[in-house]
Amino acid sequence: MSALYSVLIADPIHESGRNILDSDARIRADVETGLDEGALVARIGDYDALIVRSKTKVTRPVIEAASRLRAVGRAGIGVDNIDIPSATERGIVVFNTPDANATTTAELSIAHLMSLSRNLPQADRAVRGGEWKPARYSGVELSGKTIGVIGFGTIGRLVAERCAALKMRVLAYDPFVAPEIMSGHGAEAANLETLLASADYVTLHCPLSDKTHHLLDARRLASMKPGARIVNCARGGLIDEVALLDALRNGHLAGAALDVYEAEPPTGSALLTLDNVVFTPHLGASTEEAQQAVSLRIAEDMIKFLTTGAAETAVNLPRVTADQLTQTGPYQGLAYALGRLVGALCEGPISRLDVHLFGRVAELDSRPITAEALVGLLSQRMTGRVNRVNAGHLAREQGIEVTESRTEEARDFVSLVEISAQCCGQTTTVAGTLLGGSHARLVRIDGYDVEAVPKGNFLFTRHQDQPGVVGALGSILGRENINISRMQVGVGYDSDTAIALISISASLSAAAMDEIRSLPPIEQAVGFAL
Ligand SMILES: NC(=O)c1ccc[n+]([C@@H]2O[C@H](COP(=O)([O-])OP(=O)(O)OC[C@H]3O[C@@H](n4cnc5c(N)ncnc54)[C@H](O)[C@@H]3O)[C@@H](O)[C@H]2O)c1
Ligand SMILES: O=C(O)CC[C@@H](O)C(=O)O
Repeated sequence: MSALYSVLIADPIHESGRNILDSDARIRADVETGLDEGALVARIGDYDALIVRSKTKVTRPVIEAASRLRAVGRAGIGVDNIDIPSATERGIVVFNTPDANATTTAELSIAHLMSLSRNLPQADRAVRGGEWKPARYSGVELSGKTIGVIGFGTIGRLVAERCAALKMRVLAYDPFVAPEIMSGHGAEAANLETLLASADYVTLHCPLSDKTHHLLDARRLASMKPGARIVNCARGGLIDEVALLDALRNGHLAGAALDVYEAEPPTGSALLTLDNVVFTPHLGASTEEAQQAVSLRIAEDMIKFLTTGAAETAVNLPRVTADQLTQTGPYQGLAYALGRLVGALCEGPISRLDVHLFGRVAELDSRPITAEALVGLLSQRMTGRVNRVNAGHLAREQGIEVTESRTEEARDFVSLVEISAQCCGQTTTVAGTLLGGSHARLVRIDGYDVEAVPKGNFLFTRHQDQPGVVGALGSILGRENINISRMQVGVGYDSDTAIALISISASLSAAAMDEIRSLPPIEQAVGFAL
């Protein structure tokens, strides 16, 4: 069997993950490391998926050249080497391996804390050079000191627990984490100013983004406690290295331990000339255990994504488990069809889409269902790739506000998915259900009861309820050599407007549609495929 999916592994990963990919007959995995942007642009068009660590930069030009790419898997945590907005716009899911190297990185932070306090690298170099001057490498104790942890996610928490065990006082700053969680890991919540002013050590564990770039700038470094030390095993760009150099040179800070740099490698950096700085070459994730864990995880998750669409650690999608996807799967198909239907019935710009779940379906995770409704709506109106990764972005671009709501009480059906769209001051509402838990049925259009399998070609009309309309439609369809497999006619309870929903064997030509629209009783006629 020839492989269904091609995966490019662009940075070295542990062989365990490669073996998993290689042993899956559905996958063809090519390893090509060290590609620069131009080379990656030239190669990426052949692949469904890309796996990287931190070296390969997945830039906008790479994403734009990636005509069939569906996923970028980051074998690690930080995704700052991937242009996430570009990937999202193109409907490419990005996922990482959030916990797989966290312990290893936390341990390197503790190792740096210790080597910084006890001058281990300097003392090692001295002994190797034949020098024996213990007093020169005298250090400081950690016990009783205060450490400030900036970023209290997976790694920050592991570091905090370890520092608490070393009898340090731990302060934590993270604008998105509650103080109770911090205290649960042995840390006291602090604001950034207090943390910087009172900590003997500051350790960084937040992601690099536009918001955290130069989080420690000259002003914040100057506000640190005199004689404090910094450990950075997160990302180089979090600290302004020029300001750090100044603070270390002028003695305001006693030292720094750095695993990451603004430019890697930090060739020519003046920091390298300072004796009170400890350096490692982005080693945070480099243990056998972490590399194996990261590699296995990315390979397994990539196979799962390519074959089922589940991406539990996606950074540009709501996190949905494979179980949640399975439970909501049939409703997603229904919501997609309803989205396409409403997209066809509304013949102008849509300003709002409301997805309402009634009955049992309201107990499920609504996000994949809403996402598919939006994908259906947009795919009815756009030609490019639309999927649940970029549907939200595309909807925002088109000015469509999306809401979702749920009512656990059943409304006529055990489960009902209802979608309403606001278009040109009017609301169009369609609803559907699942028969036997898996067979999608369209059951309502704007208050008219119908029963149709939402699949194939349709002609929909809204017309004056008077004799002869159905016959006139039938004769145009007959002349076009189009079969009718099913016809639903609905009459309004309190109006003289009726609808017809006709399942047809092929799509109607533009001329035939114009002819139908010109029939005097016809108020609206739309041909579409679901
Ligand atoms: N040196 C290495 O090899 C290595 C290895 C693994 C991870 N990392 C880096 O470590 C970072 C943290 O990893 P993690 O697994 O703990 O990530 P995480 O997502 O679990 O935690 C990051 C935390 O930072 C917080 N945060 C976001 N913005 C903040 C801000 N402005 N100020 C303070 N906190 C903020 C978030 O709320 C979150 O709690 C990663 O983003 C990655 O860049 C480096
Ligand atoms: O790939 C690596 O070795 C580094 C990974 C690390 O920076 C991460 O963010 O997970």
